[in-house]
Amino acid sequence: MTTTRAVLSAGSNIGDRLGHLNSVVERFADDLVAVSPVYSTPPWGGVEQEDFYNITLIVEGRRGPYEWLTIGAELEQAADRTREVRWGPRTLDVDVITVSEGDEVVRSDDPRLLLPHPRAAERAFVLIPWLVIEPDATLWTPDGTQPVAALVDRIDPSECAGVVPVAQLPVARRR
Ligand SMILES: Nc1ncnc2c1ncn2[C@@H]1O[C@H](COP(=O)(O)OP(=O)(O)OP(=O)(O)O)[C@@H](O)[C@H]1O
Ligand SMILES: Nc1nc2c(c(=O)[nH]1)N=C(CO)CN2
Repeated sequence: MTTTRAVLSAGSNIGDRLGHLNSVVERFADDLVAVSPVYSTPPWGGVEQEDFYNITLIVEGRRGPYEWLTIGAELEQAADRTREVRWGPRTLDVDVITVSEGDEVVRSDDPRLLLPHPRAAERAFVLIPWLVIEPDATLWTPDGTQPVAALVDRIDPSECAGVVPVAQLPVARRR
């Protein structure tokens, strides 16, 4: 099995938000390269709902791209995630933002796992926490590979202003 590095985004706006995000950090403890602080973030996508708590994390391990997705789905199920409204409230959502194998960025058009995540480039709740843990991060987009910092600069400043650090999860990093 090859080693891949993945950037994941986890969000929660129902129930014990910190607890749900902590379950993600704990599950990936052996693979953790970095985890952002927890940010309070305004809901993206136009559905009226509570603010989210979000983290972005970088993980690395002998896992293929689909394994990162599968573990994320297991964590969502463990958090009793239900899916009523698209982009609506959820106990836990784990998105795979980008996966790389060495210097190669994995591209996938499989609807089960679109890579890089097609909406990551316009989401302050993904990009701002990501920048904190990887200031030089770049993201492949259909318009070319962009510095994440430049993508943040293109997002509505009022959306960015709502992305506020609120906590730091205890990291039992075992690497
Ligand atoms: N990069 C990806 N990360 C996570 N899920 C993905 C990805 N690409 C495709 N999917 C698929 O999307 C399906 C629906 O995901 P979900 O309903 O959580 O969408 P969402 O997270 O609410 O919205 P968005 O996709 O805009 O973040 C999942 O079952 C998964 O198979
Ligand atoms: N702030 C914020 N907004 C969202 C989020 C999220 O994690 N945080 N997840 C969504 C579906 O992936 C849609 N909207």
